[in-house]
Amino acid sequence: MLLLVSPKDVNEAIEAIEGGADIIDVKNPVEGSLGANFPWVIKEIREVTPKNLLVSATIGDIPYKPGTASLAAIGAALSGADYIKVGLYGTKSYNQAVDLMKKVVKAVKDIDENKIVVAAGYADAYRVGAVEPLIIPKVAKDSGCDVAMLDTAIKDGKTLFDHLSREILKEFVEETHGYGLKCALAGSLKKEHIPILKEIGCDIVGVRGAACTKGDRNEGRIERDLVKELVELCK
Ligand SMILES: O=C[C@H](O)COP(=O)(O)O
Repeated sequence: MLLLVSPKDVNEAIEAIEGGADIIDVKNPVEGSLGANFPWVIKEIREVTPKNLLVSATIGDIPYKPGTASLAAIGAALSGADYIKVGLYGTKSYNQAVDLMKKVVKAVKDIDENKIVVAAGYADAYRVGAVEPLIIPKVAKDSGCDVAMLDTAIKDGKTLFDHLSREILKEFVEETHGYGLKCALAGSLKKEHIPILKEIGCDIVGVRGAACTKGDRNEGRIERDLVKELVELCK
């Protein structure tokens, strides 16, 4: 299982790299759960990241605006992101989510067909009115994405597992794999969740808080030793 770690600046990215993270996921936590960072930060992080490691960038907790989303996705891709992650926050239905993701996929793959597009839903979508999380694998498949992902929208200490049971998450992973796609799971995950995620067949585990000082995704900073511990558990 690969470990994706979400730094907010270049110094945190270096900690994640030195700690052995597999995917460096540029994020701007002050703009939300999947908050987008600036193009120059993505570029700077790509420059310090070894070529063999993938850089991911989120384009935000996106409203249902396919034009805005496609343009933001191009920005992330041209800034050097290999993975482009879209938070399906303002989409209310399967049709809206597929429509938006299809436009993002077209925009990104027109630039480079090897770029990876991630459709990210929220396990606690019911708290913010976003599209139902269990429909994300089908959204990802029907729109031509490469990865189906879940995170949490509200970072209030509740984890992915507080919203969706292990059995439901296993079905999510299996459905995603059935479509030939990869599955990424996140949401205030802690060390103790990693063995469960491995057991249910998750491909990528995403963390920020667990890799930060005192487990605090906002006030803490990513530390290489915390990343190392998580990497070991993912092996
Ligand atoms: O993509 C993963 C997120 O950065 C997860 O952040 P978190 O572990 O603080 O919920």
